Order: sequence, then structure tokens, then C-alpha cells
Amino acid sequence: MDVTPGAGGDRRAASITLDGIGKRYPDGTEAVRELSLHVDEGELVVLIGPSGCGKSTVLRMINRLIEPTAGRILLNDSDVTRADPVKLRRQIGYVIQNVGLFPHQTVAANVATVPRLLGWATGTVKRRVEELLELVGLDPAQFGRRYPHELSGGQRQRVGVARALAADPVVLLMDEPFSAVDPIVRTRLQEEFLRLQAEVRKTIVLVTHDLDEAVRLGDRIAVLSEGGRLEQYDTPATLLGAPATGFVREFVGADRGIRRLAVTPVTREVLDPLPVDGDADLPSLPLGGSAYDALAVLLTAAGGRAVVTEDGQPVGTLSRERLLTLTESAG
Ligand SMILES: Nc1ncnc2c1ncn2[C@@H]1O[C@H](COP(=O)(O)OP(=O)(O)OP(=O)(O)O)[C@@H](O)[C@H]1O
Repeated sequence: MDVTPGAGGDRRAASITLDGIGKRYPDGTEAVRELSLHVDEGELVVLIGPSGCGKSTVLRMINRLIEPTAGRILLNDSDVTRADPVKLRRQIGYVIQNVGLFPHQTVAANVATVPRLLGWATGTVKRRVEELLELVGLDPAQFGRRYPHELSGGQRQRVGVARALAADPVVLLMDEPFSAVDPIVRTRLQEEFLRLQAEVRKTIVLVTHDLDEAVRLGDRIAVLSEGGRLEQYDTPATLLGAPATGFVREFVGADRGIRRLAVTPVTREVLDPLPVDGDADLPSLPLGGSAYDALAVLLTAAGGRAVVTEDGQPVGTLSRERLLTLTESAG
């Protein structure tokens, strides 16, 4: 089964539709009751919610590591609920917290796992491995021959991502992919990952506990409560600005205003005119940059004002007071 007619390159991706999926374990636990969710092709959706709400169960139903007991899953228009799970998994990349690299195989062999299972020619596999390692920022000559224990946690995580992308999957599933590394490495990996995603544009479902990660990475965020109940499914800005339920409001917390600044751009509407006498001492900020970065500048700027520029040209000034209206307007 091939769910996408070969679009070629690293641009293959499929939409995902969860149609009333549920999972009742043999002991009667209803991990997920009835969840419907659509993920567009090339979109990065984050599943977030308290421990035990069913996030991992949802993710693992998509690649059939866990069999749903109700509902259907569509990749593009094909129902994969009854497809061969082994073939299905070869089209779906899967990255987990501690990566799960094979310890006795080199980095290159780890990345080559699925292409080899698919019977690709040796030369093709070798080229693909080199391409992938470069894509995730690891020099193939230096790292290809190493074993997983000879890498840092962040490097292992990158190998995990390279391995998941190796056979050009249509979907990438990621379960707490960055949580095993320290916060500084995590932020760097997240940034690199966003750059990678801009290049490969896979359809990604990512599970996390970390709201900041969800806000940073997600095109949309699905907040789940117990039993896989969908509380809200929205862009980060809307989720933080307009929580749909009391549960979401509590989940995103009292500091949602600050978080929201990170996903709110500085727009022309909040600018004041440029000073007539031209105030050379004001710091400058780019139009369209994040309100969070703008606030960081304005907090230390004398007079609490900065010049806003577009393509290097000043287009107005911004004050702390006006900046804060950005967070109030959509709240
Ligand atoms: N094999 C199983 N048998 C019975 N119940 C299970 C089984 N696996 C998971 N569960 C239950 O299903 C529910 C959802 O588990 P799941 O791992 O999907 O949650 P989660 O949101 O990913 O949690 P966490 O954030 O803690 O990883 C939990 O109540 C869990 O105890």
C-alpha cells in the first residue's frame, strides 16, 4: 500500500484523519474514548495534556503499534485501520524519547534500517544515509561509523530523527522527542528541527508535556483531557489568547500572557509615528518580530521605546504600553 502517489524527493506527506478512534484495553481501561482530529498535509500538530490522558495511545494507534478498538484512521483518503501494520509502519517515521537506536549498530546502519528492509540498492542506501546525516547536522564521515554510546544525547536524538526520515515517510510521529536532553540542548534541537521541517514539510504529530515546546513547534495544538477528550484544537496564539474551556485555561496557566507574546508578531497597528527630531539613541526592532523579543528590548530601553524597522528602514516607534495592547486585544 502506498498512500501517496510518488511526489518525489523529501516532499511526500499525507494528511491524517482520526475518525472517532477509541482504545479500550483488555482490563477495561478506556484510554481514548472517541477522538476525531484532522491534520493537514505538511502540518505539525502537537498533542498535549496531563499524564495518562491518552496522548501516547493516540500516537501509537496512528502507526498501529496499538490497535484501535473503535473508529477509523485515514492517511489521505485511504483507511489504514485494516492495512498491514508492518507495511504501514515503513511509511511512518517514529521518534521516541530515548531514541531506541540499536546499540550494536553504527549510526549509518541505524539510519539505514528501513531503506534496507525496503530492499533499496546498497549504493542508494549509502547516499540516502549521508544525505540524512547532513540534513540533521551530523558530518557523515565523522559520525557514520560511531556507535550510539559514542554520541551525546542531542546527537543521538538527531540520529533518531534521521532514521525516522530515512525512507521518506509520509508521516512522522514523535513521542516526547526532546525531553531526554537538557533545556539548552532542547531549545537548540527544537530550532534545528523547525528548520528541518521547513525543508521536508512532513505531516508530524508530536506528543509533549512541555507547553513552551508545544507553542514553539506546533502549527496547531490539540489539548487533551482524560480519555483522550479533545478540549481545544487551535493555533498556539488562539489557544493562549482564547482558551476554549476552563480545563484549557487552567492547563495553559496564569503566565499564558507571557507565552503568547512569543507567538504574537509586532504589527503596524501598534506603532506610533517616528519622532520628528529623529531620536538616534533608540534601540531598533524588526516589524513582524515576536512581541516577546520586543518586550525584552523595551524593558531595558531608556524611555521604554524602540524604533521599528522594515527592510532596515524605520517605519515607526513602539512603546511598552502599546506593545502590551497586543496581548490584550485577542485575549
Ligand atoms: N496496556 C495497558 N493496559 C491498560 N491500561 C493501559 C495500558 N497502556 C496504557 N494504559 C492506560 O491508558 C491511559 C492512557 O495512557 P497513555 O500512555 O496513552 O497516556 P499519556 O497521556 O501518553 O501519559 P504520559 O503523559 O504519562 O506518558 C492511562 O490511564 C494508562 O494507564
